[in-house]
Amino acid sequence: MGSQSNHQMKVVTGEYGYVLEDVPHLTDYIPDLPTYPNPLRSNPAYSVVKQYFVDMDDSVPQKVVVHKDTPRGVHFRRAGPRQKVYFASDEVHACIVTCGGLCPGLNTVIREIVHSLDYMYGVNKVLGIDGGYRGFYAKNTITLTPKVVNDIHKRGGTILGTSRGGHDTMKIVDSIQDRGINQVYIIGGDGTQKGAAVIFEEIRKRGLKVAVAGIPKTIDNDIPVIDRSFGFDTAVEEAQRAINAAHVEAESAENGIGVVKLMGRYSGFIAMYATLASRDVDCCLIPESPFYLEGKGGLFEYIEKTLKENGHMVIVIAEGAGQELLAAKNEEDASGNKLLQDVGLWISQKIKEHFAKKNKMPITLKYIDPTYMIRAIPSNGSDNVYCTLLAQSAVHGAMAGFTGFTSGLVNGRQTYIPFNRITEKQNKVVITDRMWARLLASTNQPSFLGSKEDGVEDNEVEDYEVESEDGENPGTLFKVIDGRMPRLRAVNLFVKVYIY
Ligand SMILES: Nc1ncnc2c1ncn2[C@@H]1O[C@H](COP(=O)(O)OP(=O)(O)O)[C@@H](O)[C@H]1O
Ligand SMILES: O=P(O)(O)OC[C@H]1O[C@](O)(COP(=O)(O)O)[C@@H](O)[C@@H]1O
Ligand SMILES: [Mg+2]
Repeated sequence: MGSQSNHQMKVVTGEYGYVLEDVPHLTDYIPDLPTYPNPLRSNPAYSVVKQYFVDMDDSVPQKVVVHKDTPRGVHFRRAGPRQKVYFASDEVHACIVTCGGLCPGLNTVIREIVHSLDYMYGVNKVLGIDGGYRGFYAKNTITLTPKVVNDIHKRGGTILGTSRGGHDTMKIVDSIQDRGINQVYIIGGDGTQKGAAVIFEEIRKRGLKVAVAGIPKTIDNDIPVIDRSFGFDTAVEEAQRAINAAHVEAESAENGIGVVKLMGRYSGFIAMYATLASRDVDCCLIPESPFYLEGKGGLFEYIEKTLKENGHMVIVIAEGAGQELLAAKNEEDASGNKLLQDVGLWISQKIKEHFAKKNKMPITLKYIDPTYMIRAIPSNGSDNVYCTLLAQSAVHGAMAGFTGFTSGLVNGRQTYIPFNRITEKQNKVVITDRMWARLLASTNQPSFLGSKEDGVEDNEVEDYEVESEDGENPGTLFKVIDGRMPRLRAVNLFVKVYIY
């Protein structure tokens, strides 16, 4: 086995192409740390479980679809309790911070970190940082005990408050050092995890015995590597209520159109899954699949056809869809995220104008924007369990001396993932994957891959098989015209094309 470290990446290689993308450990930069037996060994609830402790060599493969000759590929360290811990219970002084936008399940994660630290490891010094990263240096802290957090999972939002911007690495690490904090639990999305990575680097530079653990939060499901993010399931479920309302409204009017906007800044997962779940949706528009309004194969043509055939229709649009068609706002939020135009209002207006023109057909359009209502609810049962596992994994990891990691579910197993794998790119719907093909098949909407201006006719199209960027899910049908790839505009695709 070979081993190599480049600040954030510890790569271990083995036979048959085995690669472990390991996470840092406190002993990487502080040698000779004392260890202690894991207190779980004498915990009555766990002592009955045989092999409860995770073997040091356990790892989880990133890809589970393999071929006969495929190398074993990238693995992540399996999460869970270790026999030895690197903190004595009364030595631990932990803190928890929540950053970025709200997401169902934040309070469950906070609750479960506090409960796991106390009930599993006997740790009772836990601080809540008020209002995101800036709370480290600009606000008072909140004392968190199992009693204080006992019922919070039934509430939406975060009891700690959250914010965007305000990430001042030096001030944050000074505050951690001054307060004697030695375990930092950071709950947040892609921006937050980037912030956690630089906090970790500074802590390592200063040689502090402080474990930094991230818990990935994103309602948009835009974090790569992990199976899905907590709160996503809840969001898809809650979106059904808005879609049902839009459907009822549309069905009850002559040529009724219901438009529902859902969250999804750069990734259209909520819109895609909510559409697939509902079956009442006739068209789903997401940022990854550019669309156009006018002409052959365009949205207006499809709306006209659907209204003629069914008398009503429902359109689901992700907030980041079609932004290239709207006048750019060129404004950013405090974290540097681009502020979006309200595409739901815009598209509703455009549809109304189109059908008012030339007395085409009278329509009744109702626009529903449930985005913040969805984000603010408590998590559902399945997300609650998921949040619990993520929180417990993070605590087990920090107690075992791991640091600079995000806890995440990979192929159904809890793992520790190095920060840079979480922050290097965003998870997006791959429109050449089978899932998007399923959606197109279920709504029957146009793919918007060709346009009238291209002079493309349906009968010029041949079918090819494509493979997505990560090499998974080959087999999606993709259309190529006259040996040319269709115009994909802003889509960033890496496709291999195979001829049948
Ligand atoms: N590249 C970065 N480096 C350091 N901190 C960052 C970075 N990007 C975002 N942050 C900080 O992370 C926090 C949350 O980021 P934001 O993008 O608003 O939400 P999310 O984490 O949900 O994506 C903010 O306090 C922001 O200042
Ligand atoms: O209005 P806000 O609070 O800035 O949040 C809007 C954004 O937050 C989100 O809900 C979540 O984004 P983050 O996870 O990056 O915070 C996006 O879907 C949405 O664009
Ligand atoms: Mg984000």
